[in-house]
Amino acid sequence: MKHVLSIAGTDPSGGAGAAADCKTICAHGCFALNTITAVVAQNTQGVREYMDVPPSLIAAQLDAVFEDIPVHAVKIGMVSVPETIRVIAAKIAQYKPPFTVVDPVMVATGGQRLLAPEAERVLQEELIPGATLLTPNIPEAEVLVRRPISTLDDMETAARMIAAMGAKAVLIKGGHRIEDATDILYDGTQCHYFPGKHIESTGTHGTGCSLSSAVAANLARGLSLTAAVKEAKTYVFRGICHAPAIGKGHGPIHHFYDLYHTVGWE
Ligand SMILES: Nc1ncnc2c1ncn2[C@@H]1O[C@H](COP(=O)(O)OP(=O)(O)OP(=O)(O)O)[C@@H](O)[C@H]1O
Ligand SMILES: Cc1ncc(COP(=O)(O)O)c(N)n1
Repeated sequence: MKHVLSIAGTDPSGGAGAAADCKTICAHGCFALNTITAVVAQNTQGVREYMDVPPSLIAAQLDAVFEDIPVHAVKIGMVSVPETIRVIAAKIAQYKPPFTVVDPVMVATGGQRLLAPEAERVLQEELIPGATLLTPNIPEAEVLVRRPISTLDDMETAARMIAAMGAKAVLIKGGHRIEDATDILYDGTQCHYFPGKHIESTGTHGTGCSLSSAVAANLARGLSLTAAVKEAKTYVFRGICHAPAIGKGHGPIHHFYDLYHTVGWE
């Protein structure tokens, strides 16, 4: 069994962050490991407040995992402040997991910032270089490239610009488009399109967290980057289609716990 480590903030309502990551990783037949970066009071209606875990405690969590268990892939989500980013970057450089998928979480669905403005540059300089895959949504990609993105051509250009910042590959997610939900992957050589129908739904809380965790699990399982992304997108699409009506706001997607048994994944 492959072991996939989620480095993320919490969501007590179970839709995003570490909870979404764990559910996704388990549904892919992998063993889920955790390191918490921030304790977040949030639900389907939004983020109320949060407290960052001290960097020394993030380092201690990472040491505890890496010194004990082989880690086959890492997914990094909410990192909020420069000190959090620096300690994670240092530990990734120290332990060198085979795959690192970075979801540059900046703003929650409800509009609350989860990344301090002063942390944007540090994320760009310290976490993007060396990432196997960076998975910004359109607003996050706009912040990184400092220009508006409205067409598929703009998404392609942005993906190439972000790759030039040091990520081996970049997936720009199209969930914020209304025309369709096409995602574009730049693998360092060429762009691949992952077309998708836009579903009108409130069950989209944690789609980005689930997508990046699914890609990390798929890479750990031995899939190629394009196959890992394709399967992950299908997983999230189906999760939105079958989203349970939980909570009064943007509810979680469905997680397919029987997937491993159904398709007989290793
Ligand atoms: N309404 C939707 N219909 C179809 N696919 C969607 C929809 N919303 C998101 N997706 C898909 O879900 C994945 C995550 O994309 P999205 O752009 O929502 O990321 P995100 O904004 O980082 O997610 P999060 O809500 O966790 O912040 C992508 O593959 C995207 O195409
Ligand atoms: C801990 C944590 N990580 C990520 C998100 C982004 O997810 P969303 O945009 O769906 O709110 C979140 N709300 N909370």
